[in-house]
Formats: sequence, structure tokens, C-alpha cells
Amino acid sequence: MGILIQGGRVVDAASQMDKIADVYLDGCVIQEIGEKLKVKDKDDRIIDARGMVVMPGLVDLHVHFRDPGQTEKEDIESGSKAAARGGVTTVVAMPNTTPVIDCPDRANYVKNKAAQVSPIHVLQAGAMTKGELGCELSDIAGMAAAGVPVLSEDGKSVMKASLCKQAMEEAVKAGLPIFDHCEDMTLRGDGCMNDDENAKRLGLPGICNSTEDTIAARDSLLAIETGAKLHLCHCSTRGVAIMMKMLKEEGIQNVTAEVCPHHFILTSDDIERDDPNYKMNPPLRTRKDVDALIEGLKEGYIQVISTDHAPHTQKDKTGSMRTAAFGIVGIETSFALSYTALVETGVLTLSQLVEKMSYNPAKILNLPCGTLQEGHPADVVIADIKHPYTIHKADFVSKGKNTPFEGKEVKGKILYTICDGKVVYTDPSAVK
Ligand SMILES: NC(=O)N[C@@H](CC(=O)O)C(=O)O
Ligand SMILES: [Zn+2]
Ligand SMILES: [Zn+2]
Repeated sequence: MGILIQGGRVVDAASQMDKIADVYLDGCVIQEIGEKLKVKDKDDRIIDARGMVVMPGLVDLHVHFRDPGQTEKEDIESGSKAAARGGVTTVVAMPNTTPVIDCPDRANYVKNKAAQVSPIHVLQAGAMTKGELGCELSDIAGMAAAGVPVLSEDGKSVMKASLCKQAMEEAVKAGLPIFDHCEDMTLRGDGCMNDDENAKRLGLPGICNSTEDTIAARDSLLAIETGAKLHLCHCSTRGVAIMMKMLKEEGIQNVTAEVCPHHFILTSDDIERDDPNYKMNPPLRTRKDVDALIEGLKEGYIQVISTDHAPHTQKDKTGSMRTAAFGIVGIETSFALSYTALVETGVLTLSQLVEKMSYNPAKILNLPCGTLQEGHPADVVIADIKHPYTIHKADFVSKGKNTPFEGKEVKGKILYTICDGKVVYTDPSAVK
């Protein structure tokens, strides 16, 4: 059965398309994009997309689905259904599960479970060291052979530089990129928010920028030396933004960076009281940091927007920021938050946003998705960018409700998500 998407504004970064057109999906592939297309089979479905935007499905390089081991927070099924609601058709799940995904068998568990329960593409990252303990390399070649597309120690850094360099050398041999969480544990200490006057006001221990900057610099230098493909996760500081600018000016192409919506929308000034929904790693920084990150997105030396979707139970997010878990959810709100903060304000065009949320992340993993072109995968999202709506955590499909964006008015509601030519999410407002 095919799907004919009629009359939408088709926006694609790779082909530089931004025009009213029809899109015909034949099974798993985009068969044709053009004007006045006709259904090709009597069973074909027609979606009227007039007044809406049609974009490639989003590719989120950084999520936590907590499966195996912490499925009370999220599991592969709830996480990927939440992704579908957010317009995301491909995710990379981080390996800091219980146990850690550090060998082929555990990676295969996720692959097999996702094949059974997930409406979208779930890719699993493998840990760089056994148990993410930073002592011994994991079975990198074995995981690559099992189809793991990327390595990451997310949740922490490989603190020993020599071991981190060895992991990069193995990653090069295996042909895998590294997604790098940058955090010097000795500098972070017991910090739970940015180290600034707001931390003093709240009497909470701070996390300084150098906690992130030192490892980001160290690992970029190691990547230049080893030739490893390094992608810096959830960047939050002006220092890292400046460093990315310098690397671009130097013509270094094997280091890329991502930023999450909370890090370019909120600052530590937004933390009015000791509230765990504002606790995440890295923390919300200052206006100066946010401005530098936005400049990086605009100028293109920060290439990707990801979510770091980090669901937790209500219990893990109550009490003081001192003791609550780090992390917020984000996969159901990333497009609308990014559209509202970056496109409505004129920082990016919609096509540039599509580039950061679909095309560039797909390119980092050499995936054929992330673009609307004939012959490419039928992963498509249809959104309403005209009507404002309010974010309500009660509407989340994710098990995690830990968001600082409750009650925020945004534009960019996802109406339909299509993955592999199948409609995997339809918003209730689209069928009225
Ligand atoms: N970002 C967070 O605050 N938490 C993440 C870990 C991580 O992304 O580093 C988590 O696993 O909960
Ligand atoms: Zn991380
Ligand atoms: Zn993470």
C-alpha cells in the first residue's frame, strides 16, 4: 500500500527543496515528489497536508531508553512510541543501561527487542569500556561486527586519556564514530547546577564550565591525532562553541557537535527554586553560553540538535537537586521547542532546522534517511507550524514526565509520523 501526501510545504535540506508539492511513498521508499501526483493503487492512503509542512523524519542521536534494567523509567517500546509522537524516526540509544551495553550479546538484545516492539528505527550505541568503568576496553570489534553503529561512554567520560586514545584507535579500525560525553569527574565533584550566582542564591553546589571544556578539548586533540570520528554530546558551554569554531577554521572535519533544546532555550536564571526538573548533565548555563551555542548553530560549526531524552521516575526526581537524578525528557518536545526558539525568531530557516535535526545526524552515521528525495527511505513527518499549542507532560507517551517545559506555549506540533512507509503516529488533532 502506498501513501500520497498532498499539497504540503515540502522542506528538505539535502536537496534544498522548500516548495508546495505532493510526495508519494511506495512501501519503504519515497517514490516520487512532484505536482498533481495521483494515487497508484486503489488501496493507497491519501493524507491532505495542505497548510502543513512535510519534512524528513527526525534523527535523534542521543536518547536513553533504559532497557535493559530500568524499565520503570522507560523501555524500548515506550521510548520509541514517544519518539514517534515527537516526529523522530531514528534514534541512537545510549549504553548506560543495567547492565551496560558493552558486548555483542547485549547489543543484540536491544536490536531483537526493537524489531519486535518499536515502530521506529532504534540504533544502539556500545560502551567504550567494559561496564563503563573506564578500566578496560569493551569488545569494540565484536560489537561492530554485530551491527553497532557507534561507541559512547555516555553518562561519563573515559577519564584515563591513554585508554580513551586506545578506544579511538579501535574505533577507527572498526569504522565507528564516538559520541563523547565530556565531563571531568574530578572537577564536577558533587555539583548539581551551573557554578554561578544562581547556585549561590539557592545554596547549591556548582559545576564549572571547565568540567566540560577540558575533556572536550582533550578528546578533540586525541581525535585529530588518531583520525577518529568524534561527535561531542549535549554541548553546553561557550568554551566548547568557540573550540568548534576554531576547529572549523582549521579545516578539521572529524569533530562534530550537538546541542539540546534545553541548553539553547534555558539558562540557570530560569531555576527559581531547588527543582529537580531543572537538573541535568551538563547543567543549564548562562546567557553568554546560550548565545554562543545559538551562534554555533547559526554559523554551522554546531551541526546537530539532539535531545538527550533522559526519563526518570517521579521518585528519582523529587526532593532536592542535590540528590535527585540528572536528566530531563525531550523526545516529544524537541521539534516544537527548536522550531519556536530558532525558526520563529529568525535564527535558522526551517530548512536549516531540518538539516540539524535530520540530515546532519543521518550523515554522521552514514544513514540513507534524513532527506526527502526519490529513492530514499519513506521516513516522513508532517507538522503544523501555524497554530500554537501548550506542552503538557500528562500528554507524554514516554514514561518520563520530568520536563522543565510544562505549560510552555510553542508552535510546531507533529501531526503524522511515517516510518518505513507506515503511519506510526497520528495526532488526535489531525483526525478531527
Ligand atoms: N543527561 C543527563 O542528565 N543524564 C543522562 C546521562 C547523560 O546523558 O550524561 C542519564 O542517563 O540520565
Ligand atoms: Zn551524557
Ligand atoms: Zn545522555
